[in-house]
Amino acid sequence: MELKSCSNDIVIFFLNSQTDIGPDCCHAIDIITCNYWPAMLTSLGFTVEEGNILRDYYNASSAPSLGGLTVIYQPQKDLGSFCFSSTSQFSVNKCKKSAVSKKIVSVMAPQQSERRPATTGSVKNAMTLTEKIFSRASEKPQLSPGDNVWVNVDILMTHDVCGPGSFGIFKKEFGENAKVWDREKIVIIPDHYIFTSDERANRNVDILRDFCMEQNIKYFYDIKDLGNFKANPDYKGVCHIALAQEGHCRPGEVLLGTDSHTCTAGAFGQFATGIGNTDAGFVLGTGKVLLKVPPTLRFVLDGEMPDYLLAKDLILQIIGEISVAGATYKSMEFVGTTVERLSMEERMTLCNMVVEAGGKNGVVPADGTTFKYLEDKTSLPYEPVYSDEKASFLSEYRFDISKLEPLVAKPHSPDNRALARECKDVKIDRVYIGSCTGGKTEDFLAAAKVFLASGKKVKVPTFLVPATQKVWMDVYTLPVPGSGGKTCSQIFEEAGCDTPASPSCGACLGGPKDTYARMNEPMASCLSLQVCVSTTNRNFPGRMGHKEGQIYLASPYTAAASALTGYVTDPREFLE
Ligand SMILES: CC(C)[C@H](C(=O)O)[C@@H](O)C(=O)O
Repeated sequence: MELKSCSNDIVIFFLNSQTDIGPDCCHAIDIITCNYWPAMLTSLGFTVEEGNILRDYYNASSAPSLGGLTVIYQPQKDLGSFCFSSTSQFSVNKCKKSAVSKKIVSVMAPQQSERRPATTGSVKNAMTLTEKIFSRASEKPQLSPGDNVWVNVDILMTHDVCGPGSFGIFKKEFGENAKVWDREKIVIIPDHYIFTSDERANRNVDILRDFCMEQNIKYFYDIKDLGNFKANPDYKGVCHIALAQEGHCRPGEVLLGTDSHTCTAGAFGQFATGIGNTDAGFVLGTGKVLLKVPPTLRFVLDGEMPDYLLAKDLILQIIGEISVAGATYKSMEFVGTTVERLSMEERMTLCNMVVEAGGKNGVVPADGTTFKYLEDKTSLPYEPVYSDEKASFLSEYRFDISKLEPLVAKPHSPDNRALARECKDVKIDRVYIGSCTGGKTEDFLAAAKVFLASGKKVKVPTFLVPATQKVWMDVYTLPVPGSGGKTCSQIFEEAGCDTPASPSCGACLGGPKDTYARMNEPMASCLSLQVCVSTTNRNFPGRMGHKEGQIYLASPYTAAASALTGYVTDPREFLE
């Protein structure tokens, strides 16, 4: 978070890309409605003035449409560096000005009308895939990057961290007895802080349940028995993976979620992005949101992908190339022969991390792989759209993937790219395989492949957190190719890994102190250090718990190879 300007006695916070706000555990999501922000700001000497929000944004470049104002606060003392809880650390520049409040500008959405068919037949100018989705969802046949349009939302997802805040906004703005715009288009997925005795975390799940009962929400993936997740057949786990597995991701549609990794669903050729609680409250009531059309960057990935690489290496390569701010408020479209050969889960990994480059959304054009995946998941009709041949892209990046080597992102930024082999002297004290980025079925199959090939035991504690209940089942039932029928779970046990844990976001973002595999203390194997190789998406200070923890982001191949040696390790040591 950066104090950007101090003029006219008004203090304006612009919430910039992940570079500025990355170390925070919740990004720029709705700084006033998120439970912990007001308290944190108050402790800094601000008077939090409710009603002063015009709108919350993920980053500054998305703000100008409504006057550029994100949030206004009155500072009562100088601001210096400060530390916010054990999971965040960032600084705020100093500002001494006193402040006055600014009038609220109310923004009304136009009346909702029937969805119209695609406009792709009648367009005058060529458009990108993302522009076409905006065009259809806004019922405007022609639009360009930078236009602000009211978009009809197909699916709104929220979870235990942001649901309660979003419901609060909804009730405040639409009334205590208001009904949501469409009970079948709202998907509510407890997944973040589930297996914990933290009362506030538990209460959040109760709030989700109460709201879903009251509103008769069709898709609520509830958990009541925390002692045994299998006793909760409705419970899924990590929202982004559950959305795909339960058939909520469909080409050509608009999917919003109160989570920055909602961009994962772009793998289905749809527009998917994270929004704040204020926007979500508004969507709950209207089914609409005001969005600026992003310009598109095109990433052409060509070449045969070597069999020691995974999609995680591809996205680490791209973020390393363009930096954590390189795609701020841009759409990232992935094409090329390498992408065409990726499975749906691998495409999800690719799109999942676009937000780590500041991307508004990531998208892979739908094809036979997409349609096949969807066959048994949805019966709803969908209409894929594709970039026109003459569409204009802000930039095009080309990569020859056949030459790429296994990568890691070193602490403390996802763009701190290095070759895995360059880090071979980095001693580690644990490995974590899990999350929306690296806790899918294929991620565990990949890790099992390395353990199987080595025939050895892990040298450091190795934590496995399946993303969803379905992934957990796969880990226990699917035979690993080339293993003579062994399951991942058997191979993990033989290799000495920890038993796969209950599905959830787990320690990817730290969580309450009793979260499984959270980085609380150094492990016995490496007493003075806390160094983790992780298949997750963020390695900011404190991200997985302890603020001194060092996180190396890596593919499941690299994570498994590192577990076997106790050092950051190139998986070719075991796979070739
Ligand atoms: C808690 C949630 C708001 C957050 C996000 O939006 O990304 C989390 O999922 C994360 O990965 O940091």
